[in-house]
Amino acid sequence: MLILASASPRRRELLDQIGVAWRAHPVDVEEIPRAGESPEDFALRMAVTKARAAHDAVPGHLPVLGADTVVSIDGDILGKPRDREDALDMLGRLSGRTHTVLSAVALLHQGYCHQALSTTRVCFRDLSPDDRRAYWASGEPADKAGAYGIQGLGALFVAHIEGSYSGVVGLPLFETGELLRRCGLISGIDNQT
Ligand SMILES: Cc1cn([C@H]2C[C@H](O)[C@@H](COP(=O)(O)OP(=O)(O)OP(=O)(O)O)O2)c(=O)[nH]c1=O
Repeated sequence: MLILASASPRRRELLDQIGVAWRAHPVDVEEIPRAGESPEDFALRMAVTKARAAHDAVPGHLPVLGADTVVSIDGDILGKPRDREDALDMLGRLSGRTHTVLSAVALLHQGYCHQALSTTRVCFRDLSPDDRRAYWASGEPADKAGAYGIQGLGALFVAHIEGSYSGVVGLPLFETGELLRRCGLISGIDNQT
């Protein structure tokens, strides 16, 4: 059993997929990049901050897992869209181009903070203004980094990816499994925390 410092239904489903038992403790942290902070450093810092916040809030000695996913293009960080205009603008930037999705994981266990980062290149087809407006109207982009979900209708925009599908969805399962294995919390596929 571990504490999942997350409100994301995707992260819960992904942990279920690898048979890891979890108890959710969502935390509210300020997700603002520092001046000059790289997308990689920002995603890792957020994953660690979420894990620490849940650790501080939950008594006991269970391991705590935090994660963060950001989209990066031209060196800029795209988090969740603020509103419709922001989402349409993000989708416009991603249209017909390849961007990077960074998914960071932090595992607090026995006083140590173990971290991992997954980097995935995602290639989008061209999106017309009508595509973008209709996609926003579907409701899917609102709570997702880069204003799309590869696991939903957003799949229709993704020509190919190079990297981790689960990382794009929000929790890179290979990297997460390696952290859990290194801490002795799972062993192979016959796992259970
Ligand atoms: C790119 C992409 C992101 N996302 C989601 C994953 C994350 O939930 C979200 C990025 O926001 P995050 O800040 O990483 O996570 P969150 O606020 O949803 O959840 P919590 O902080 O409580 O753990 O975008 C998808 O679901 N599909 C995608 O294809």
